This record gives sequence, structure tokens and C-alpha cells, in this order.
Amino acid sequence: MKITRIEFAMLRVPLKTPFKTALRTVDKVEDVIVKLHTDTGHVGYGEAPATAVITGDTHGSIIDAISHYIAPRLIGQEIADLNRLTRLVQTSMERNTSAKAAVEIALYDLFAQSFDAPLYRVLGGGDPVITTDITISVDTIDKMVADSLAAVDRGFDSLKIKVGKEIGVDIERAKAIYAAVENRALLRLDANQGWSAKQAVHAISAMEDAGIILELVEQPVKAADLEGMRYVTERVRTPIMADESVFGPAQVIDLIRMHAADIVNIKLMKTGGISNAIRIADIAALHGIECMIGCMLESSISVAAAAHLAVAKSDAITKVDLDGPSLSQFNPVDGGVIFNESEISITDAPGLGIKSIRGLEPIAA
Ligand SMILES: C[C@H](N)C(=O)N[C@@H](CCC(=O)O)C(=O)O
Ligand SMILES: [Mg+2]
Repeated sequence: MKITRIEFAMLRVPLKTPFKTALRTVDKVEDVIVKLHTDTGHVGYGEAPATAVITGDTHGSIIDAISHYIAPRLIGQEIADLNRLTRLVQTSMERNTSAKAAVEIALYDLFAQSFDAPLYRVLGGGDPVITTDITISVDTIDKMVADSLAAVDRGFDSLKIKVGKEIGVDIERAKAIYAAVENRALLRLDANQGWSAKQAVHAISAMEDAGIILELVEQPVKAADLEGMRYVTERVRTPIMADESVFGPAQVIDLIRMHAADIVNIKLMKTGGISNAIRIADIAALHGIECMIGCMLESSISVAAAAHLAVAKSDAITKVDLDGPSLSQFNPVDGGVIFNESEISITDAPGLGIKSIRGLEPIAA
């Protein structure tokens, strides 16, 4: 099975409600879709969102990186040589992790299809059903409480609460939501870099003193502030998770050496795809560190790949934040992974199992 050509398209799916974090507000999934064609007629699918505020990637940069730096290395190459192909992707250029992720996802899709097996089996197998949380956007306290109660009514028993705006209000947000959903859902907070280290210690300690039990607090301080992450991790009882601070395996090793966080959020769009995500999961498992599998605003192509990985790497990946499809108004993908609110189930279809994607807008490379 040899790669013959690459095709791009745009996928736009409106969200049920605007997604608001300390970093940005967005009302739709708007992602670049990659189709890798082969001489056998198989197609591998990949997807990349333009999360410029986190990865630095834009739609233009993703398409340019793939067409001019990554794809020329892959055309004519044999899918059976997966490890060599992922090295070609990773060494094609610096950064551009979302572009690399889209291509790697399509490569792994084809690799698993070549064995006529679902990707998670090729990655080592596992229980093909996982449970995701759902994100509650940062907003007024009343709106966040209402959104949290609605999410619990939809069957979500784990909520990822976005904070990081105004420190005093953030503490009140957590108190009000905790009181409203207590015993019905576990709470995770994500500050998306919105606090200073001292503010984070103050806010998390105030929540602890108020008796609020949080499963974790994600990325309290600026991405580059690893010392700040350590400062917070050392001073609070609540586990601290690194998200924007860690992209690849080398950063995870630094983080573990510094004891700068308790948990790592793995996202394919930060790691540059599946090969580095596997490395991070293995490093974490070796050090007894838990991981979350997360996503950006992605649809059920790249989120499906993340779900396959989570199933296969469940020794390290114990927490799931793959709520892109649940936040979206509809699922444009036929086949593969079934997204039913909090439950994500993987079928036995080969690769990612994608049969077709509705509403793709073709784009010239
Ligand atoms: C969508 C997911 N639950 C999430 O919150 N992901 C990111 C933010 C993604 C974005 O801004 O597109 C995170 O910070 O964890
Ligand atoms: Mg985060």
C-alpha cells in the first residue's frame, strides 16, 4: 500500500453553544481535513484545528506545512514502514504540531486498515469503551451553574470547568457549581494559563478550605512558567495537570524531573500526532504519572484517533477529555467511533472506521 496523493478539505460544524476559555471564544469547529490516498484505493483520514493561541497553528500554516514540507516526503512511500514515515513527518520541520498530527493520524488510519483491524487493536488492544467529561465554558456564575446542571442531566458525571478570568469570581464559580452538582459529578478546573502562581495557590487553597473537592486543576499558570507550575504543585493538595506547558516527550521528561505537575494532558495537536503521544504515555507509565487524553475543538476524525490511543494506552491514560463531538451540533462522520454524549465506543471497523464525512469543502493545496 503506497501513498499516491494528498487531498485537503475544510470541515465546519457549529457548536451547540459558544466555547469560552481564558484564551478565546469560538462558535464552531473549523478544521483542516487531510485525505491520504493510496495505490490500493484506501483512504487515510486526518484532521487539524487552527488553535493559534495554543499551538501557533493556523489553517494556512497547516495546509502550507503539509503541502510543502510533509507531503513531498511521503508520496510514493510504503505504509508498512510506519515508524520510518512518522520519523519523516516529525523531522520535516520544527513545530507545526497540528499539521504533523493530521498527517500522522491519516498514516495510522491506513496502517491499521492494512491489517483490516481497528487502530486500537494494532496499538495493542484494550476495552473499546471510554467515558469523557464535558467542558463548561467560562461565563457568569448563574450561566455556568445552569450549564453544569444541564450537562449532568445529559449524563455527564465529570465536568471540566473553565476558569482563569477574574480570580475572585473564579473561586465563587467553583463554589457555586460544586454546591449545585455535589455528589452528581466530579469537577476538573481548567484555568488555561489565566492565573499567576501566587493567585493559583490562593484560589485553589480557598477552594480546598471551603471543602470543595476538585479532581484536578489544569494549567493554572502561563505555558512557559514551569517554575510557577512547580510552585503551585508544591503548595496545594489538589492535583495539578500540565496542558499548554507540555507538547512533546522531552518537555514531559523536564516536567517530571522538576516535579512541576502531577498529571499530563496529552493532545495529538500538541504532540504532533500519535507516535509522540505513545512516547509520552510510556514515559508517564514508567514514572507512575497519570495522563489525560484531551482535544482542541476537533470533530470525530482526530478525536476518534485520540479515543483509539486512549483505549490502547489505558495504563497511563486514565482521564478523558474528548468532548469535541459532544460540544458540536452534529457529527459529520459516518462510521468508526460512536460518540453518544459521555460514552465513546469504538467499533471493529478497520483503521479509524471512517466511511464518509458530510459537508466537506474542497480546498486546493
Ligand atoms: C475541548 C477541550 N475540552 C478543551 O478544553 N481543550 C483545550 C482548549 C481548546 C481550545 O481552545 O480549542 C484545553 O485547554 O484543554
Ligand atoms: Mg486545557
